[in-house]
Amino acid sequence: MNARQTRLNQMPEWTALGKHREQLGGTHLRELFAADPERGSRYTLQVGDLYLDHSKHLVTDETLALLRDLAAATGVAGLRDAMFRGEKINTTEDRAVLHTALRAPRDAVIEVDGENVVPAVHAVLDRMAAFSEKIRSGEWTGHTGRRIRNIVNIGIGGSDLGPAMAYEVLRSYTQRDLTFRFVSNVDGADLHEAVRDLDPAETLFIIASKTFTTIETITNATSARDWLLTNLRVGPDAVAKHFVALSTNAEKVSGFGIDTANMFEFWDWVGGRYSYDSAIGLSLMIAIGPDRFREMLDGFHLVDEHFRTAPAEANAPLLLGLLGVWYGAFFDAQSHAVLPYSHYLSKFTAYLQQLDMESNGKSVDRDGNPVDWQTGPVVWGTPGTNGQHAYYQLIHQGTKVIPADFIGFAKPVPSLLAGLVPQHDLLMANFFAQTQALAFGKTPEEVRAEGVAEELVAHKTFKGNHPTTTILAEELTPSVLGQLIALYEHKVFVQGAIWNIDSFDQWGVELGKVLAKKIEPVLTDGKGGEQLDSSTATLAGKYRTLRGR
Ligand SMILES: O=P(O)(O)OC[C@H]1O[C@H](O)[C@H](O)[C@@H](O)[C@@H]1O
Repeated sequence: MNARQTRLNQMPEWTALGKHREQLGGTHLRELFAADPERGSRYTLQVGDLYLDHSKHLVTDETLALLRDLAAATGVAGLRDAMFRGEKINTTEDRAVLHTALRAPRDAVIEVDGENVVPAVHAVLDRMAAFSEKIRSGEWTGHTGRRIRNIVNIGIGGSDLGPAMAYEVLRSYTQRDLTFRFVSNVDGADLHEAVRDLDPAETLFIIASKTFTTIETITNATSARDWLLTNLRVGPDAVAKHFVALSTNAEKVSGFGIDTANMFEFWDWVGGRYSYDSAIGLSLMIAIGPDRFREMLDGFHLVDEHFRTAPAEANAPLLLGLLGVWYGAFFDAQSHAVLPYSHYLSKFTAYLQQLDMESNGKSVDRDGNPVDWQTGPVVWGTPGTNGQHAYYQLIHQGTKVIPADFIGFAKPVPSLLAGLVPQHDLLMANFFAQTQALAFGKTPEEVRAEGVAEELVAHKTFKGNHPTTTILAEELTPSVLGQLIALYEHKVFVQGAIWNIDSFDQWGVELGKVLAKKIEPVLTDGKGGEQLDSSTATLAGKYRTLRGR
């Protein structure tokens, strides 16, 4: 990668945006809508099944043009093309960034170090499909000959959040006679609660770890193996029928005692947080079946192609990325809310937290220089209607600028209660009402006209002017999930490209891991406490006392 010649905030395109922001001042969305009766239909994009409305953003045609100028000046398209070509754009780890190859069609050619990686991707997908069918049909049996009915995925971070999220999203597509659990936390309570009602003879553990060195996962996997062998009263040869591994590290997998014949491979050019459409998705594939899994991959690919080829004015990930840059830099927005109006998306925002915050939570640029502009926001949110009765107060009337994404669907997922009460229209009426209230608010005059006592007018006034994106699709299908995830992946990419940071490393998680290794013997044996700072040493002592040591 060539070092960028001019720092971001010294580029003329950046300065132009700053001036434009001053001119925009406190212009209200009410004014922008009044000035352009077509705004609500003009500021929209259709990408695959996703309809995006960005009309309720604090932008004009000029803002969008200036933002696109910034994207051009910062070389977003060039970096995008380098990513798709398999160049090593993750410079601090000297790796290609090719999650897009995981959903490329069979006949695509994508080379890393001169080798086409697509055949290997499809070979693993085919093996996953054959294995999934064996579990789904009951052909694969446990050590005692009983059919597998429980699947427990053990992994953390990218080896947990993706499959756990997607399993929830696509729950209505899952095979009902199988039980799925996802264990991540090194707190033994997580595994304990996951297995306490399971019969080990019918349980398959999927150990998901890119590196196969992650202490939480290896610890949980070891406990799971002990639980299985102890409860089945069998020897280690039972492991082969009850444990499979998803990893890039065959040596460590076989060191753990899992036959590499039961390992599903992926590669170092797949980042952990970009991996659930790789072998890491095995639990999901077992749950929804290979055909649905492939539909999901096609959804990813559709948005990959859109991102790669759509012109800047119609490029959805580019637009969403630019809007985030705009609010971070020129409105001092610190956070970004993702508010799905679908219960199935209950883990969606947690998934996006890793995708976005681990990718763009950086404070040095690609050349190691400190940045003096905002990088990735705090991403947060839960399903919308629940949030309305909890934290939406702060979004409506607090002092912070919180851009938000609202995600909703026209058709409900089939329900046992369908047709009894029109619940879905009520859900979606809330969805539309919230973005309307956030954008347009309620003026003091409107409040007074309702006869509200003067001393309460200020309290009942809604300033409005809170920016939102609305993403609407017909139905939450596997393909639509793939489309949504790819949309956010590429949005994060665009922002990292503009901010000139490496969105694909995660050095910030290392220090805590190293320190935990040093602290553990202090807690267990009381040794080495003198090397700790006085706060941590006192806390460790307090812990030991409470623990009765
Ligand atoms: O899949 P693994 O190698 O076990 O890694 C699991 C997770 O832990 C790491 O510490 C990283 O922060 C994550 O990016 C990764 O997804």
